[in-house]
Amino acid sequence: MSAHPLLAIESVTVRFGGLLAVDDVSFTVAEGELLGLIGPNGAGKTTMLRAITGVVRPTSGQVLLDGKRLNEHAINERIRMGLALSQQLVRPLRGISLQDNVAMAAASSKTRRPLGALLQVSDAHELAQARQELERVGIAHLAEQSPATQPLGVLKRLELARALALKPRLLLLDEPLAGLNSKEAHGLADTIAEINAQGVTVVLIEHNLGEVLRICRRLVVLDNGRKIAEGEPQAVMAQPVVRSAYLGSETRAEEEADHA
Ligand SMILES: Nc1ncnc2c1ncn2[C@@H]1O[C@H](COP(=O)(O)OP(=O)(O)OP(=O)(O)O)[C@@H](O)[C@H]1O
Repeated sequence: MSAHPLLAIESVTVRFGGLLAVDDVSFTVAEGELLGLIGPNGAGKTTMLRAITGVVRPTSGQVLLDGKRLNEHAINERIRMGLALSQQLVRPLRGISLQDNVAMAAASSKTRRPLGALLQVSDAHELAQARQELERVGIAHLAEQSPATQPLGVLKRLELARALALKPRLLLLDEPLAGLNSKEAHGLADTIAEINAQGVTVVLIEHNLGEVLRICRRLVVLDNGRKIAEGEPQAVMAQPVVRSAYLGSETRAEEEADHA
């Protein structure tokens, strides 16, 4: 095992004009972990994830993957180094099958040219890998179907299979359970835990705290851009600073509703 944590966030700050979206945040993720990154709305979670993938550039601080500084690397280079991001919005290509969507993701990790990836879809190796990833996320029986006819629960699993097709060392999940009913959310959370148990390190942003507490071994909590707590889930949720961050956001939401 490497001497470095798989991911190290060191004093990362992200400013958007006058707004401090992420304020001097540091934490590490060890190889094999399933870490929950939580916090109320606007806490800076998605911005933190985007700073890791390279979609936004930190104003200061650094992001290290296995000890290598990522700041100067473009997004596609970071993917080749082992990062994959699965986003809240699911946007598969609707004109091709689920399996081809995953095969295209597998092909895209090997080329800088998205059109080249399209042409490579028929590669037998990538199609076989796509089938395996669909099996891993429990939708192999739908491999030949079009995404256009599938419910959100299936599309979320497809999105996960596409991220896995990049063979990531670190999988970043941004609200994978959003929009699912409780049974679907429970099932997808189980799948995420299984993928982690198979050796993929996961950082999970999620508002469904019940599922987060069920599957994560460690939490990092952000509020107003700052890290306010970190550690074992039950102990973290018992901290007054965490409770008041969540209660404060509920109170704000109620006030907004009252004024609406
Ligand atoms: N591209 C951007 N330009 C300007 N401000 C931004 C941008 N992206 C995010 N912000 C602001 O940064 C702050 C943190 O937003 P972010 O989306 O990271 O929070 P979050 O914790 O992911 O919230 P949520 O749980 O609601 O998705 C918010 O005040 C948001 O409005």
